[in-house]
Amino acid sequence: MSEARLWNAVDDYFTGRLLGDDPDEALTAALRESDAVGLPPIAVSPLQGKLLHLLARVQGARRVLEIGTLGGYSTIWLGRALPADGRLITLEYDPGHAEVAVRNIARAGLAERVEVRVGPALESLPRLADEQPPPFDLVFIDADKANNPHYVEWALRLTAAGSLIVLDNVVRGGRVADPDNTDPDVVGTRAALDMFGTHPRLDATAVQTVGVKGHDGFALARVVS
Ligand SMILES: C[S@@+](CC[C@H](N)C(=O)[O-])C[C@H]1O[C@@H](n2cnc3c(N)ncnc32)[C@H](O)[C@@H]1O
Repeated sequence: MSEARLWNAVDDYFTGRLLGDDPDEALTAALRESDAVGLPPIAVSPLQGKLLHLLARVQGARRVLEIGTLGGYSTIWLGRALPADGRLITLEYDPGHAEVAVRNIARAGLAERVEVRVGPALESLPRLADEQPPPFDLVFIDADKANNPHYVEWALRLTAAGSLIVLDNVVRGGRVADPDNTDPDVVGTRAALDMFGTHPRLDATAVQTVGVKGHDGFALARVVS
């Protein structure tokens, strides 16, 4: 069996054991609708979505910020972790993606809790900061990787001690550790990881993963002050 087939088989096994055999209608529909209108298949996997959900629950998160919505698949996992009066703001550049996400989020019964803001995140974030929102308990960064250091900077401005920042796709098949790789996405991720490792307000780690999304990984940083 090839490595990729083995990773898929283990993910399928975990998914069956841990997420149940009955497909979750809202999550399944979100992926189906996203696929039907041609969105790229780059949402987090079901097991990764559940990890985000559990992290938000462990955080006792009431306020979540997501950068990079796509069709709202990870948004639904995170939104479901919130209490009824919780709030999730998710930022999406592409109006077409945002339109699909709004429908998927509504189908999941989360329209009251979740707001999709359309536009480049580096324009949405200063506008959001101008509103002086209460600190976000969890920030999930999953958009254009070249801007990752800017997103970490904004996450620091919009969080407080005890908040959690999750940075996705930090491995990319190992390219992050290849010094000859100068792809802007890789360079952006390295810069964000440097901030995670050296910023006095952050305490961080990173985990590489294999599975249906190939060889990749995520980094976690707790805001300590
Ligand atoms: C990897 S996908 C997000 C996947 C989603 N978090 C999930 O797991 O279901 C990245 C998304 O970020 C969006 N994006 C790219 N550049 C962006 C930017 N500058 N501002 C906001 N969103 C951006 C893309 O259009 C795409 O929908």
